[in-house]
Amino acid sequence: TTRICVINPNTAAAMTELIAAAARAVAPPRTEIVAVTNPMGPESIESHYDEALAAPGLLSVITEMERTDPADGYLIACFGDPGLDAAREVATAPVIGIAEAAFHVASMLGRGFSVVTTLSRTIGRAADLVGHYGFSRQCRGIHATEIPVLDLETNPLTGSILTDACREALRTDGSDAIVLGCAGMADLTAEVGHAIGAPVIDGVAAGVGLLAGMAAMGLRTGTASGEFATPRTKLYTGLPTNFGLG
Ligand SMILES: O=C(O)C[C@H]1NC(=O)NC1=O
Repeated sequence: TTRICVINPNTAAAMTELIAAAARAVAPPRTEIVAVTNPMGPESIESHYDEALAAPGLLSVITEMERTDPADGYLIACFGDPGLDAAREVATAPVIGIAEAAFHVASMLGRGFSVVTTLSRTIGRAADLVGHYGFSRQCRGIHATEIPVLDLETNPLTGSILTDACREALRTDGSDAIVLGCAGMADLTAEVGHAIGAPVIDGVAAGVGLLAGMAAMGLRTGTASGEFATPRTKLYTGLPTNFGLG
């Protein structure tokens, strides 16, 4: 059995359930999805501050799993891909962020894609990730719905607001596909896709598909050498006792 650990970097357990359902919907046979909620940090991530405070707990989840029962892949299920590079240093299996995964899949579906996300203040971070992963040519635009992360589930208008924003993004950008800019939108992927008649990619599903494929290819990173090697042993002060490298 392949085990993929899907981590919600915020502390909202209800979002973890939604993320787990999206992951299990696409997991291939004999693939177990282990869904984990961050034990420490913000209830949602929609600022640089939130992202910084989500990383420590996220990393403790990975170091703990590596110590007890290493997974065959790790998915960081938050669109800012918080802590991704640090996670790669402590994981012995591939680690992917949902933005990274969604961009890669979207780039293979046409010439260009658009991103539709939550608050406009997160657009800059998404643009940074587009550049960092090398998709500046394929990403035609990044648009905000102005729905805060935790309101996605409670606002009855989310479905229609998101569908309208995705349809408008395709039209104005001339894109071939849409990337949803929040793990919390995962349950709306099919609805939006049917409404706008274009591929809509949720990074949770994209990440599970990629990690399952990498596991099937036997791709493990081990204790990588160079940039992503295990961090040198040192004293870390003030970390909660359950940290793996402390
Ligand atoms: O960046 C965002 O707005 C979305 C991001 N925040 C969060 O708590 N989970 C996410 O996927």
